[in-house]
Amino acid sequence: MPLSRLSVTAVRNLHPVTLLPSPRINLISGPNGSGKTSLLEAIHILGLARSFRSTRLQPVIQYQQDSCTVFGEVSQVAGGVSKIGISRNRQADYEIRINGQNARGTSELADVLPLQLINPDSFRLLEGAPKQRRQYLDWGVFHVEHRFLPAWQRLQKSLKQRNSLLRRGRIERSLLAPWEAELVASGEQIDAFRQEYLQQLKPVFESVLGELADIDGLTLSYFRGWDRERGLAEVLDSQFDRDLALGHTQAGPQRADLRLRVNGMNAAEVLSRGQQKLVVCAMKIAQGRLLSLMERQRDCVFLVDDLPSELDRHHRQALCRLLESLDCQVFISCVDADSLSECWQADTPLSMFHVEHGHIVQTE
Ligand SMILES: Nc1ncnc2c1ncn2[C@@H]1O[C@H](COP(=O)(O)OP(=O)(O)OP(=O)(O)O)[C@@H](O)[C@H]1O
Repeated sequence: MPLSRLSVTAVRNLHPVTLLPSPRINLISGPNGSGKTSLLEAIHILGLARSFRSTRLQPVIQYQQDSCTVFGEVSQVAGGVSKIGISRNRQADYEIRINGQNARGTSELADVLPLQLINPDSFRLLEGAPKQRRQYLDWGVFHVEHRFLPAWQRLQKSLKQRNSLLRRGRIERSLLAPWEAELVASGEQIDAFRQEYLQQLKPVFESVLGELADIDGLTLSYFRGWDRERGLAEVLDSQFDRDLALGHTQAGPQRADLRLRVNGMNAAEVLSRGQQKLVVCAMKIAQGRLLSLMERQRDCVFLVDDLPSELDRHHRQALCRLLESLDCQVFISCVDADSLSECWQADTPLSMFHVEHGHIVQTE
């Protein structure tokens, strides 16, 4: 599902541009501050309606401009092209159009243009809060299980209602019953989806990691958010007094986590920065590989910001080989194109773009 055409207007320092990227490898080079990350950011906005650099889109809009726009054409597996347009102005008004229609939500965008981002912040996947790892896991579940999104929406609603009743204090237990029933049903469904997905992901992850790095004793395991031996209904019941005292629900799939350990120790505390980067790359590449192996055979687009940093030549080449083997579209930014130019097979379609003061020029 490559992006066959991309137009960007008033995003950060970028001059208005239309690009026809390669369906495979796209190298974006240029000096610091030239606009390489901004280009990746524009593609990210197209797939998710948000930036990966700031929680708000306001800072992305070019100084002195009132709005920014990103437009893209995405070739679909079934044939045909999906046209996506996103614009956002300083009054925080959004417009998301897919094939000329207003999109129902950002999940529709994610479905048309599945994206995987690998950037320096991706380290947080190992060292950061469980929320990041849940988001990682749910990205995969969302793309392979169409019943996940409605279940997740039901979970959010029932949790919100239960928590708001808990915060009132001294409440009738019966008031919670309908929300708890909904929470248990959707929560157990989500847990089953996550477990099933992880079972498929694990061997792919292990094989990708084996191709990328030599890290012995690394294990990936799943904590579902409540006691493995007991049903969620029983756990909610037994923890009710504590939930009431704290004013929120402690157990449930909203507490799920992935645990990465090396010989029993937290991977973030024992691996080097470079090794952590390789593990995170393996996790993301494994998701992309699994997605294309699944029934619907969908490919995601990889955005890799500043690939060479912290990786030696050998690992850089191994990572490029893996990205190349995916048959996906990849956008990679780097300061110096020479650092990556020898990493590709001669017959892999490769386009090179050079960015200078916000001007993007295709050089190959
Ligand atoms: N809203 C904005 N309008 C105009 N320019 C902006 C805006 N926000 C940031 N900039 C500028 O855009 C430039 C491009 O930044 P970007 O992060 O894309 O560069 P880069 O090529 O990825 O750099 P590096 O190699 O240092 O990571 C920076 O000089 C930044 O100051």
